[in-house]
Amino acid sequence: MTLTDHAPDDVLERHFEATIARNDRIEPRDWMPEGYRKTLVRQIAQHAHSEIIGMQPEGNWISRAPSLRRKAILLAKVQDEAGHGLYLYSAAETLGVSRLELTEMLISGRQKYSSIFNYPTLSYADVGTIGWLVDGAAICNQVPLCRTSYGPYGRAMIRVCKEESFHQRQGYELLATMMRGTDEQRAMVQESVNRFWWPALMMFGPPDADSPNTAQSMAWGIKRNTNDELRQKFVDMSVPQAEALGVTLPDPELIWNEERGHHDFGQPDWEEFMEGVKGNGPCNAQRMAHRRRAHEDGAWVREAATAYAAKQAAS
Ligand SMILES: CC(C)(COP(=O)(O)OP(=O)(O)OC[C@H]1O[C@@H](n2cnc3c(N)ncnc32)[C@H](O)[C@@H]1OP(=O)(O)O)[C@@H](O)C(=O)NCCC(=O)NCCSC(=O)Cc1ccccc1
Repeated sequence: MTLTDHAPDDVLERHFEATIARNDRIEPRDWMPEGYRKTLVRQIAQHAHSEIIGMQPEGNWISRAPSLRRKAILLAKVQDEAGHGLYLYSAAETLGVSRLELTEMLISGRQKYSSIFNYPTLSYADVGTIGWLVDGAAICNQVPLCRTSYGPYGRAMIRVCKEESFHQRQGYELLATMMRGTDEQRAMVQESVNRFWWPALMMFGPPDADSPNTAQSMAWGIKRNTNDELRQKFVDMSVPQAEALGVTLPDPELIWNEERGHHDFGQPDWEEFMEGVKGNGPCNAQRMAHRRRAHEDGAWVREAATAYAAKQAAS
């Protein structure tokens, strides 16, 4: 049943609550509380910005990929990330904000992007590690989002997850190839995993006790799991993969807990996380400067497209 905006507020609200309780989707034309809309804009925009800013660390290696095959794979992956950003900006636009507004919020620092992309990519092994751990964490977080309560976001996630899953496998395959190579290559992989393990755990957000948004987002069906639940799932998933690769995860507290049926693990440096979120991470300034420059360089394209659209409308 669809209700129009002419229905009284309490009827609209009850209809919204009932849709959420049935685990059904809220669609763009449905009535929704302002807080629900704002939370979705914040999360979807942050997600879209992460995909676009996330092109930079790996993009750094396109011109230096070790073979034509690796270069073609990396180019395709980075291009996919641009596509994910575009699906997500489109999903956010159904909530009444424009892509230009969101881009301006990003480049003025009013909206965030994932902390993980503030770390540098220092060796080619980082391309594999990002695929394995960063896309791996992204999948853990995003598969439940395919069932998020907001229709356009959930549908965008289905396609994004299929592509992320392919990205994760290509990263794992790259690392497995290097692990079968020379001692130097194996050392490169281990050094890269040492740098990315803790930042990958931070991708799931602060611990539940310090997460101001989780309770309400779960009640609205926007998030389907808490930050700590997904972090645990990621650790449990990664341990056997690390063993199969032959790399050590850099956490002395990491141990299987028979009673819980999960691994116990140490805590990332949450102060380092907060500094990154506030814009003081190792590469924040560089990432933002690059994004601002790209936006300014693209001004002529936006102007030409607007002029062309106006001409078409007039004819
Ligand atoms: C789980 C969470 C990230 C955070 O839960 P929430 O309930 O929203 O927040 P919570 O109350 O727990 O936190 C308190 C505050 O901390 C902020 N904050 C938290 N964590 C982070 C963080 N890690 N980085 C920066 N900020 C973070 C949070 O915004 C909030 O601040 P606010 O209140 O706004 O001032 C959620 O938004 C989500 O699932 N997003 C969708 C997934 C998504 O965005 N994925 C993107 C990466 S994957 C990818 O791009 C694929 C790829 C792979 C390889 C290469 C290229 C691309």
